[in-house]
Parts: sequence; C-alpha cells; structure tokens
Amino acid sequence: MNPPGHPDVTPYDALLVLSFGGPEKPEDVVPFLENVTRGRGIPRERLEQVGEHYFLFGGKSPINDQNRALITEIEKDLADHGIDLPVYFGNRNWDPYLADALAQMVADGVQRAAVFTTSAYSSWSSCRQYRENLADAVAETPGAPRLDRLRQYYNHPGFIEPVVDACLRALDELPSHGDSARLVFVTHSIPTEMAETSGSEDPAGQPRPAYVPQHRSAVDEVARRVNAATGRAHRHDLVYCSRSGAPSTPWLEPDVNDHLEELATDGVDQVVMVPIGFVSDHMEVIYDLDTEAMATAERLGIRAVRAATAGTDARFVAMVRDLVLERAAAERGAEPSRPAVGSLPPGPDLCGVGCCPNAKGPRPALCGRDS
Ligand SMILES: CC1=C(CCC(=O)O)c2cc3nc(cc4[nH]c(cc5[nH]c(cc1n2)c(C)c5CCC(=O)O)c(CCC(=O)O)c4C)C(CCC(=O)O)=C3C
Ligand SMILES: [Fe+2]
Repeated sequence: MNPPGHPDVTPYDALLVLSFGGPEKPEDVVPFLENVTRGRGIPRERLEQVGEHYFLFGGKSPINDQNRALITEIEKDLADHGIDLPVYFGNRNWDPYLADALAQMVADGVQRAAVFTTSAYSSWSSCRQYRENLADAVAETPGAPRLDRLRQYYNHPGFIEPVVDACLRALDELPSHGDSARLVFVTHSIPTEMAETSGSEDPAGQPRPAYVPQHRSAVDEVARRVNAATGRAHRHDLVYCSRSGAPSTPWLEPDVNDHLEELATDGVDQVVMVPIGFVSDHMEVIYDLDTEAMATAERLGIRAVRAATAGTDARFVAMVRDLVLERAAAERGAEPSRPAVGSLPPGPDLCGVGCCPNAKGPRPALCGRDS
C-alpha cells in the first residue's frame, strides 16, 4: 500500500474532512438553522436574526465551497508528496452530510480513516460535539470504518504562520503601515460554563478550562511574531463574536463591537481584526466581522481591516498532511515529532476523560480515552 520512498500513511486508507456545514440556497436556511439548534434552546428572535445574515448573502454560506477548495488543495498536496489517500467530505449540519460520507467510505472499502476537523480548539461546541456526531454516524452505518480524529491544531505552526503573515499584510493596508494599530483577535463566544469545562479533568476530577487558554496561547504567539517582524509593540486583545443563547446565560465577553467602543474611547484609531477562532471566511467572518463589526468601527471613526483566515494557505494545507503522517506514525508505535508553538504543549491524540462535557448530559463520543 506504500511504495518505497513514499511517506507511510499506514494504517490509514482515507482522510475525512469533517466540518460544520452551511446552507447553499435560500430554501436551505431555515432547515439548516433547525439542524444546528435542535434541542439547544436558542431564542426564536436570535434564529430570525441569524437567518437574515444568511439571506443578506443570497441564502448561501461560503463554507462548503471553502471546504471543497481546501480539499482540492489537500488532494494536490498529498499527490505531490506521493501519498495515495482518498479524501472524503462530511458535515455535521448540512449536505454533504457526515453520514453520507461514511456510507460512501463503506462502499469504497475504507477500513480506517484519519479525521481532520475544521475546528481548531477544545470545547463541547468545537470538539466534543464533532466527536458525538462521529459516534452517531458510525452507529448508524453498518461496517463503518474506524475513525481517528487528528489532534487540535490551534498551536501548530501550519496554523499560526499563515495568521502571522495575514496580520502583516493587513497592517500594510492601513495608513503608515498600521503603526498605531491594535491587534483585535476575535473568536466565537461560547457560554462561560462551556468554556470552564472545555478541557480534561485534573487529577482531582475538577474541570480544567482549555478554550480560552488555547486562544490566549495562539494570540500571544501571533502577536509576539508580528511585533518581532514589524519591530513595533502592537498591543493586542482577545474578544468574542456571534454570541447566541438566552440573554440570561453568561457567554464569554467582551463582544467585539463593545470592545471597539472601548478602544475608540481610549483613542485607538487603527485596528486589525484577526479571526483567530476560524479557519475560513464563513458566515461568522463575513457577517459578524466584515459586516457588523466593520460598521461599528466605521461609526466610531476607527480605521479597521480584517486579516485573512488560514483558508487554503499552503502551510495550512501541508499541516493537514503533517498531522496525518504524525498520527499514522504514532499508531504504528513510533514517536513522531509533534510541532507546537506558543505556551501550551501539543494536544493529545485522544481527548481526555470527561473533557468538554455536554451540558445536556453524557452522550457517546468517539476519539477519546474513554471511548
Ligand atoms: C465555538 C464555535 C464555533 C467555532 C468552531 C467550529 O467551527 O466548529 C462555531 C462555528 C460555526 N458556527 C456556525 C453556525 C452557527 N452556530 C450557531 C450556534 C452556536 N455556535 C456555537 C459555537 C461555535 N460555532 C454555539 C455555542 C452556538 C449556540 C448553540 C449551541 O449551544 O449549540 C448557529 C445557530 C444560530 C445562533 O445561535 O447563532 C449557527 C447558524 C458555522 C457555520 C457558518 C456558515 O454557515 O458559514 C460555523 C463554522
Ligand atoms: Fe456556531
């Protein structure tokens, strides 16, 4: 299965790219929102607002096209490196669905696949929910292949380096190369309770948060590198977008729009918005940042530009190959090097016991120490 001189991907015979999914036409929008929010207690008004965000873009999210473009680049990169590994695409919330991808893998005789998710950080929403959906899809698919979810990559150089370059390009778009710019890193808000339980349990069985510390590690590392490259001392912040849920439930703050108000009060006149929580320019980026937060900045008289997401940057694409080869080696009993930058070590191949619990009660999940 592996010609001499070619990187060894044994025991894998496929790669599955697992993503969130998004609507592709106006008729998809409401059923998509129903899929995402089933049983999540999201207020009706919030759903109507979010529906409007999609309708503003013709009822089509760019996320599926972005994932198809990423997969095309991954396929090219694998082929260029002599790796013969078919790539499948499945979404949690919209067509092409995960269950359909698994059925196709069964039809093609796939036995064991590595799984790359388009979500880089730990929390129920960004990690365990993906693992629960993998467990559900496998349970529904007779003969489903064994699936190994690749480790979290928020601190992989293949993710960090493209973001650093994107910040530098964004600074260059501002007057005087953005010399007074604040770097405003933005990620998806989640309920504070979800954030507090986002890591594994400590030895005493207490929850250890991961979502915010992982973001802190990533943003401090990007900012450090940007400042090293510019020779300046840009200040930076970590703020949040896309808050949902009931108003009475606390979510991570500050919201990016409120933060811009604060910055304007402090006399900040230039901002680079960096969507550090996202890997492509999907709806949270093109609506919550490019549309809403940009309008806020304009109203406040702040010159703002938005840094690009990792998207199909060659280093991000190569990271996917690296992660597959790293995990394949580990599964063969070797001790591969595990690149990681910033203040936290590389994440584990298997999620820890009790990590990122589902607030609605325990559900089966794949790819953990306890599954
Ligand atoms: C952490 C996180 C990520 C990043 C990690 C990852 O990428 O997974 C993310 C990504 C995304 N979220 C997306 C879309 C939505 N998220 C929603 C709702 C929620 N997201 C949450 C968290 C996250 N979400 C949470 C805690 C909720 C509340 C409901 C619940 O407790 O489960 C809702 C319902 C409406 C609303 O409540 O806003 C929608 C439509 C899309 C697709 C975009 C497109 O179509 O282009 C993407 C990539
Ligand atoms: Fe979301």
